[in-house]
Amino acid sequence: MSLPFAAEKQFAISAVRRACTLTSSNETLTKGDKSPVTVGDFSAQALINIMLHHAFPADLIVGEEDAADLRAETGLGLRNRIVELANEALTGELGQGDYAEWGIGPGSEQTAEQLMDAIDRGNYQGGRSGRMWTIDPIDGTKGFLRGEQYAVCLAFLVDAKVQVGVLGCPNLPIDMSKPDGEKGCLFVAVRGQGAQQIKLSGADPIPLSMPPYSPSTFNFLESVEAAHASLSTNDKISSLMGITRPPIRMDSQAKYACLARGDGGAYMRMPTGVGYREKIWDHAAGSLIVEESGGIVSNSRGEPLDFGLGRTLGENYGVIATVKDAHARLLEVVQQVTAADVSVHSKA
Ligand SMILES: Nc1ncnc2c1ncn2[C@@H]1O[C@H](COP(=O)(O)O)[C@@H](O)[C@H]1OP(=O)(O)O
Ligand SMILES: [Mg+2]
Ligand SMILES: [Mg+2]
Ligand SMILES: [Mg+2]
Repeated sequence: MSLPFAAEKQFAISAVRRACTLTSSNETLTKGDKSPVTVGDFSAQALINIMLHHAFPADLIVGEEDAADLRAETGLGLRNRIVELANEALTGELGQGDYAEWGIGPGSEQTAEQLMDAIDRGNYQGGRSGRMWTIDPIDGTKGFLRGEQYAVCLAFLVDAKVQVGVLGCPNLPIDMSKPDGEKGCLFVAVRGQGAQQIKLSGADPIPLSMPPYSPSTFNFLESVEAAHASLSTNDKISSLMGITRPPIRMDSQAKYACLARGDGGAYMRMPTGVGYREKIWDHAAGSLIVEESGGIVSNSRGEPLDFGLGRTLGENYGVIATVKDAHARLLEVVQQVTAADVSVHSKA
C-alpha cells in the first residue's frame, strides 16, 4: 500500500519542476495592485493548472494570477509570448515520474484561449472543506526580476489543512556554504512524512531537520522589500532577543526553505500596518515544509495560520516561524514589541 497522498506528492513534484523550466523570461506587466507580473507567472500558472485539470479534474484551485489583463487588447504582445512559453513547457519530453495523462509531453500544445481558461481555473475563492490546491507560480516576482531568489509554490490542502507542499527554487544554492556552487533546489513535504530537499535535477534527496536553538547563531530571515514586512519591527525584536547575527534578506518562500534546512533561525514577517492581507499561496507550501522539518509556524499571537478563510489568511497578525524549542521564547519577545506598537494591530 502506498503512503497517504503519494499521488499528490508525485504530481506536485513533477508540476513544480516543469514550471521551473519556464520561469526564465522576465517580460513584465503591472497589475492593478501595482505589483509586477511576468510572462513567467502566467505561463507557469497555465501549465500547472492544465496538469491539475488532467490529473485531479475535480479539485479546486486557488491561484494568484488571472487572465483578465491578457484577455484585454493591451496584453496581446505578452499573450503571444505566454502561449509560446507555456507550450514549450507543456510539450517538453517526459522525465522520470511524469505521465502523458497529465496533459504533458510531445503533442500537448494548447491554444491561447485554452491557456487563458486554464489560468482562470485558479479563481476558486477558497474555503474550509474539501480538496484544494493553491499555487503561486512565481513567488517573489521582485526577486525574480532582480535575478535573485524566487520560488514556484504548490500546495495541496484537505479541509483547509496543508497535506503536501512543494517549493521550487531555481536560483537557490544547494549548499549555502557554497554560494557560487550548483543552484536549483526542490523542497517537498507531506504531513506526517517529513520534508526533503531534492536537486531540481531530481537527484540527491536530503531529509530536512532544523538544528536546535542556539543563541550564538540565531538570526532572522526577512523580506528584501520593506513594503512587504516591517523590517523595523524585526530590528526591535532582534535587539530585545539579544540577536547578534545580522538578518538574511531574501525574497519569496525560499526563506521558509532556508529555515527548514538550518540556514537562518526564524522566518519573520511582521505586518507593515497598511492593511495588506497575506495570501494563502504565499505560506501554504513553506509552512508545511518548516513544520515537517521540526518548526512551528504561527501568527504574532501564537495562533496557527488558518488556510480555511478564503484566498487570504484574514486579518494580518504577521507570520513567525522557528524551530520548536525557540518558538515560545521568540513569541514572548514578539508580543512585548507588538504590545508597544499599535501599528501592528491595525485592522485590515
Ligand atoms: N504590500 C505587500 N505586503 C506584503 N506582501 C506583499 C505585498 N505585495 C506583494 N506581496 C507579496 O509578498 C510576497 C513576497 O514577499 P517577500 O519576498 O518579501 O517575502 C510575494 O508573495 C508578493 O507577491 P508576488 O508573489 O507577486 O511576488
Ligand atoms: Mg504577484
Ligand atoms: Mg507570492
Ligand atoms: Mg506570485
